[in-house]
Amino acid sequence: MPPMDPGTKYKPYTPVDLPNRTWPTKVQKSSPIWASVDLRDGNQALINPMTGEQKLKFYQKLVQVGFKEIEVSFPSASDTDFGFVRHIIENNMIPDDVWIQVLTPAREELIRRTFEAIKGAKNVILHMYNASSPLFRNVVFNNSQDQTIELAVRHTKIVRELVDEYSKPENGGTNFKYEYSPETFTQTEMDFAVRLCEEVRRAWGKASVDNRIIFNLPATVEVGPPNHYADQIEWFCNNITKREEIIVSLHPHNDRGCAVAATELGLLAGGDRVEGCLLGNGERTGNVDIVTLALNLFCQGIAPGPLDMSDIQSIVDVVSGCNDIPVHPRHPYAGDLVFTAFSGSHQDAIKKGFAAQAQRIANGDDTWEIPYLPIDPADLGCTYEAVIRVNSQSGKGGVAYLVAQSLGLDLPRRMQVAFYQVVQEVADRTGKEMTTDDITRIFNNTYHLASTESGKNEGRFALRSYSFSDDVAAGAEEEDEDSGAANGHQTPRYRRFTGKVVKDGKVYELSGKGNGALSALLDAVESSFGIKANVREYTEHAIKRSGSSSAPGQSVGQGSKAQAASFVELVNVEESEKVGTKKATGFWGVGIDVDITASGLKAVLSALSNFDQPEHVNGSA
Ligand SMILES: CC(=O)SCCNC(=O)CCNC(=O)[C@H](O)C(C)(C)COP(=O)(O)OP(=O)(O)OC[C@H]1O[C@@H](n2cnc3c(N)ncnc32)[C@H](O)[C@@H]1OP(=O)(O)O
Ligand SMILES: CC(C)C(=O)C(=O)O
Repeated sequence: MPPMDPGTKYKPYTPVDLPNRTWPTKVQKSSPIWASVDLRDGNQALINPMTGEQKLKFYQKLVQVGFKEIEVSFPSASDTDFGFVRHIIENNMIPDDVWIQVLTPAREELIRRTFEAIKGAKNVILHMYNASSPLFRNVVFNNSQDQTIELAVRHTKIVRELVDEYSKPENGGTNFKYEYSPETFTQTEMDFAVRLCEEVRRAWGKASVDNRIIFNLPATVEVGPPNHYADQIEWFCNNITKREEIIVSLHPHNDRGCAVAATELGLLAGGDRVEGCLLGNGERTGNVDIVTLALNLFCQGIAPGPLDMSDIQSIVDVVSGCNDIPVHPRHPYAGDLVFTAFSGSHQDAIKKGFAAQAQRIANGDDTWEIPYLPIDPADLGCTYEAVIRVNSQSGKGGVAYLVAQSLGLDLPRRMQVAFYQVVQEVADRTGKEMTTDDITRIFNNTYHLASTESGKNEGRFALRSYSFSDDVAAGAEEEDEDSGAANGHQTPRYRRFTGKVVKDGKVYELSGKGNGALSALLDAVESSFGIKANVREYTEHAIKRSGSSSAPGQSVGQGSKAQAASFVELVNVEESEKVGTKKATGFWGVGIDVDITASGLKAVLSALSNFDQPEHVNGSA
């Protein structure tokens, strides 16, 4: 196959001569005026345009999200569109501070029909368009530049007359703003676009600083890079007169996939207002996505004006339900996977980031700085549950994170490695994601944790009862049934463990002594079963119960019901003697109990259940 060669088929864009462009060094400091065109540009691009009911649901969501300018319809297009506008007006469904916007072509009968639709509304943006580029002038309208201006001017005057009429109290007393779009602006000669708008403004004759005319400059089809759009906007702003009487509105489409970038640069270049759709629905590749724009601002520390995206899922539900178009799982901010890391190094960094964040918050600094997460999912009403998900690409950090989230356990580092190998084996074998439930189940099975009361998930070894006494001198034993309480009067040399331990389903009475509780139990195990094990690592902590909605690591279990978790790593004494304790194979166990001593003993027996050594039984059942 020959390499793709466009030859002379496609024309490149014409750069704007703007040597002193200022937008590249500017920084966006405030929110633009937002206008939703979901119910018009979005709607006209759907396979099945929205029903009246769907439009209403969508409209209510737009109002709830905070839009103050909503293009509700192309009223002359259909009875549904016309009827929808009448419905929201007649049922007082337009808040006083919301401007409904209606679109009409520059055709008299359609303009008149549009005015009939808005009669009685409090605030209306009347939006008229006609295409201005050479392609449209030549192919669609068969118009010269002057004829294109004449068309716009003549119909603007019709709009003005009707505005005068419908502003009268007896005809509804509507407040009007006029919006004019030179459709295909980005493909129009720049000087002609400015001339056209100047003439439209003159024909309108009502623009003032207090009631600015809106010039909406659409990238009807995105045919150039974002910097080109920015240059066009800056050039327009520099060359149009009476700039203070104009709202420069941006209306980018996404054919090259750069609509968000083009809008952001267009705002730096002088744009005051943005028209777009929630989640980027719209003709072909869509209109610019206002969710992404608003949240891009938000996570630069700039409030996105009146828009509130703090319940992103409800936006996704309404938009995808009414448009009947799913939201891509990787859609910025809104997709199912956008807060999720599967890969090990990402998970490790996120886990460390959450720990550092908890520390920062404790020190009174709430700056959000978590690796790989540009925004706090909680700010969008999401939980942290999906942040780390495990599959065969994951590492110990991610697995440990999920164990911490679901069970409140902070696994010691080397235990993380050991348990990760167990999970990785299953993930590799099945080729599937390991859910939190899967990992919790594997953890409970591996360390024999769940349902110990019923004995259901017990390992080979389990604790039934125990007591400790202190051996003050060889042969002189004072029983202290108060489970390990220190004698207080004499310095003990040993602690003696006495208790009932289950091994392979049978209960044995065991006794042994050691420097501490764990070594006393191990001594008892050795004398009863011949298993020689030493503790290589022991850690314990109060159990954290974060809950899925609070940031990981932020709340710690407290109070009388707090439990202790103990983690024990045992090594085989004989192997240690041969290869050294450091190199010997480790066997991990976990114990959980309200009593710290009991949790340690349980952890030893949990580890012994995984222990790999020939054994014999000396004890009596
Ligand atoms: C870029 C945009 O998104 S613009 C918005 C586009 N949205 C829509 O078109 C959705 C709603 N549209 C409709 O329901 C219909 O197209 C209507 C009701 C507006 C018009 O329908 P029809 O009268 O059947 O005309 P139709 O759409 O086939 O043709 C367009 C005609 O309008 C002319 N026209 C197109 N745009 C405009 C305009 N902005 N101003 C004036 N005339 C226009 C065309 O040149 C063509 O004229 P011709 O018949 O003399 O060749
Ligand atoms: C009507 C205009 C603004 C339009 O939708 C476009 O050019 O994309």
